[in-house]
Amino acid sequence: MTFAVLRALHTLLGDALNDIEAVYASAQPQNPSPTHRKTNSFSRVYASPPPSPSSSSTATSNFSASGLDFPSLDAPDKSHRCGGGGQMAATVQVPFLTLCDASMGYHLPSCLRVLEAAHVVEVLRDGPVHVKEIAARTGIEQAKLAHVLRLLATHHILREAAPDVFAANRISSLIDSGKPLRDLLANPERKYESIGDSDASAVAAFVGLCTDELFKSSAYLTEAIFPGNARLCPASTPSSLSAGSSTGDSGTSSNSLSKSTNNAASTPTGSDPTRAPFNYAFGCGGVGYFAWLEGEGWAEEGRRAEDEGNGEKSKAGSGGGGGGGKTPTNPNRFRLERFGKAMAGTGELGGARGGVAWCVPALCYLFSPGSLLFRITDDHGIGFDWASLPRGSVVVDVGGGIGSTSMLLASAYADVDAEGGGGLRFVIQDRPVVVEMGEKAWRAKCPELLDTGIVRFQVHDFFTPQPVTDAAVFILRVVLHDWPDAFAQRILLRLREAAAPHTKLVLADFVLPLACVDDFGVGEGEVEKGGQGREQESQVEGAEKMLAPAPLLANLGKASANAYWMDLTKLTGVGIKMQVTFNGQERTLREIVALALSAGWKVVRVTKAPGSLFGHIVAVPVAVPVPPQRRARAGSGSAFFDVGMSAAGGAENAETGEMEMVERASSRCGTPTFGSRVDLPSVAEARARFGGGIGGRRPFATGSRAPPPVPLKQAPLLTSPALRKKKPSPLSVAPPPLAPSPNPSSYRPVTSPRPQPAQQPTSPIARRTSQAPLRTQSQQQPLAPSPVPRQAPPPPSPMSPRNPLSRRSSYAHLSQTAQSQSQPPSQASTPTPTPQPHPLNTLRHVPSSPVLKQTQHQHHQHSHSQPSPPSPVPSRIPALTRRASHAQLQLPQTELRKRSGSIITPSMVRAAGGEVPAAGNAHGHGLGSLLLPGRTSGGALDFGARRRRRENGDGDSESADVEDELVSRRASSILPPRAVGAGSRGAD
Ligand SMILES: C[S@@+](CC[C@H](N)C(=O)[O-])C[C@H]1O[C@@H](n2cnc3c(N)ncnc32)[C@H](O)[C@@H]1O
Repeated sequence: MTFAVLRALHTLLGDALNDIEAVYASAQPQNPSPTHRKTNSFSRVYASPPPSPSSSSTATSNFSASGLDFPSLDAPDKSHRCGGGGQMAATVQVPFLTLCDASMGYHLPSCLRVLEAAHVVEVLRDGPVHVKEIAARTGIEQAKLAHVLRLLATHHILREAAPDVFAANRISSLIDSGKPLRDLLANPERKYESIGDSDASAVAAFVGLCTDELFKSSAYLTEAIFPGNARLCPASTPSSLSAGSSTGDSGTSSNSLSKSTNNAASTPTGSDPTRAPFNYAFGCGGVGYFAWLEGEGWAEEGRRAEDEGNGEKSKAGSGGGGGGGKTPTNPNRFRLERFGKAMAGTGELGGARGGVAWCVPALCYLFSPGSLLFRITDDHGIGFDWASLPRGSVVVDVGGGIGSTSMLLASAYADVDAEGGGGLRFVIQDRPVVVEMGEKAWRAKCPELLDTGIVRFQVHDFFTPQPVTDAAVFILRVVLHDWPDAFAQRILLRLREAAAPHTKLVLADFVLPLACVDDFGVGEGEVEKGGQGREQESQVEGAEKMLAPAPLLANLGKASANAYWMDLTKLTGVGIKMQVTFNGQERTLREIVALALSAGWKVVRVTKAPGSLFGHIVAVPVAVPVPPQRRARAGSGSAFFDVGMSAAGGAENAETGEMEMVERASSRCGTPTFGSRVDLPSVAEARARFGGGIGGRRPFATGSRAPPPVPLKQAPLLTSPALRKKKPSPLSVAPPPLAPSPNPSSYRPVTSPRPQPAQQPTSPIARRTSQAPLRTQSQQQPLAPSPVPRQAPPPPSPMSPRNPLSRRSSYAHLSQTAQSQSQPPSQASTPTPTPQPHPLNTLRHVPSSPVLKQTQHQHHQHSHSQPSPPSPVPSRIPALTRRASHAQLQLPQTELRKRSGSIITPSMVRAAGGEVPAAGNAHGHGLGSLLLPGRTSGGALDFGARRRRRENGDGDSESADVEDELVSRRASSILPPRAVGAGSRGAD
């Protein structure tokens, strides 16, 4: 059997190789057009597989010689190849060695971090270099460095060209910041600064982010994952923050954090964004990652470091501070800057650089807003049939960022030239500062759309009642995955409240496939109908049983790994959109369907491109399941209950605490745009990126190609003569020819790292629109009154270029961290002299050097052992603790999560009187019965159920107590005894 599987995999790989060769051969244009050049350079950098280990030439010369890389993103069977390769390796490898790979893989990010932090790739820029020379230039001990680099070479990230001689390849060369090594050594804190338009250092920033905060946070998943552990998360006192480890001092802080600690103890677990693995790793419970990046809890430490500096205070130029120590410095600023660069450069999936980092290339391609433009009638059935909407229909882009998606949709479906207006109209809703940025971006690129009222920005908090009640479509693009189920459900409920019968909901998010064949939604089977016979299972059009046939894993295994990496990154509490994503998640189709249904939306269709995990999910309004107790409160026949999001929620509202918690984690007024694009795609860019479309189609009508037929069912809405005035649509201007991309694989000497002066816009669109008269928002015709008042613009972001990095503050923070880790908590806040830098670092101030130094320092101090991060394996394990821990592990986790209300399961929907079209265990018709009167069970929204049950002293309290006991006992196995409190009982 194993051989049959191996042979099948072998055949798959062989076939894939044939396809690759064919595509490769046919893709060699004699005189490549600008578009070709663009496409090829795109794939050349980002679609590259690891170089052949047997290749003797350097990666870069490979490129230059052929002018082509492996196939572009739409090459067939790419994922089969990756999936097949991974599966074959797992099949043939000795199981224990596979376990070793998985268990000790942590060394890979560790070594990668050294590579990036010490600028090794820049050292290797001009060709292979002996490790002796690399060590001399980076200040790392040669023997250690050789081992680090060899591990990377073993994983195809570097190449050992000769004994102890290392070379970069196509993978590691992505980490090249593009800056001269001497500049990096002199000003390491400027590594991630853009040079002109170039985001060359984005991948370096991404690697730094992943191998530092994300990597460390991931190590604490176990500590944070058990329900009830939130109370054990070390609180963020200044000392614990600087220690970067657990002090176990929970709930004692007198600042606002103590409130959060109390909340954490009483709110459903698993959804606290400030008790995520990140908080365990850095000992800062109660502070969101984003707040931590911005320096929350660091003020005192930073100021002290500043005061204890060597008189350079006034020179520090600390941006956030620097004013003679009056304004606190943010010692985490280096990380903050790095995060911003990593997001801006790689987070904009499908961006000019291809969104290299977050996903497999095919995934990125379809993750882009452009994929929404594919109509359902297109071959691949991607997106939504926008052309079927009546003219003048309103599309609401909820949490729409600066409107990238609407921009592309408007490119295709708004008609600024039509007599009396026409096409679709758009409302882009987001938080105040994002709306402000969006308006600016649109003003610069296509003011006509704002001036005509075809596109309108609106400040709106999606947890408050939705002001647009006549929407044809609500789009939520990559929004829901930022939020735990309970919050995602509330967002959907607000939309459901405002939906008309014809309103559609379009969700654009990853749809995580199961790792097995999944019949869910395919509508092939019959399901039991509540003891009344059987009925055909409800269907979700487009639901797939699997991504690949056997013997490949149904979800393509390793080829799909990036979506699962992203999912777990969110769980660690330092997810991609960190201001909100703590404990957010990607979802499976089952989870999406159940979530939507719990808020009165029935999913009818999911569309994905072949090989992509990014889906567009279309849902229609159905009745909302109402928990009986809430129905009574809503009164007067309202179909909607109080979802608890209004300020008037009051003390009776079980979710108030949760919202405060999320507020603390998410409302970072100065910088709420993380995770959102901060630049608007131009039409030219959209065409360049999506012009070929999937399968060679143009995604939207341009030039001679007529727009898709639009049924005119509604009178034109735009009647103002001014609006009728004919003018060339900004969207009908031909795109400027694309400049040929330089070969990104070859190293280009960068003569100056200084940002170039801003260029005058050169595209016809940009030239024209930049001179267009500005109109204020108030001059525009509102579509609907917004209940959300426009707020004052926030203070300048610390991410702003006006806030240059303070190299010293970053250094100070890291040194402080090392110090504090080596001190007992009682001494940690005592001012201590700044430690002497490592001799090798004195000249360079490599941003990571202090980290390296810190590591050495820590290592050195280790024998004077001080509170260490909570370890799942305490040095002294009492017998009972071990037993309790074991018992806890046997408790069904799904049951605990259900009780805590942190997830919505199909059974919860059913308990609320709803029906879940789940394969094999539910029936999918008759959704009108969701509002059945007289049902007494709890519901999907009963977030505070467990607490109330306990308060009422009903039967469940016993199991809740058991759970608490188990949690306490488990605590003693993962935290130092003095930190555990009640948990120490387990040590009797
Ligand atoms: C990941 S971005 C997605 C942006 C956009 N939909 C896109 O596809 O590019 C999430 C957006 O949600 C916005 N957001 C977060 N909390 C919000 C709230 N309470 N109300 C409205 N928008 C919010 C953020 O500002 C951000 O722009």
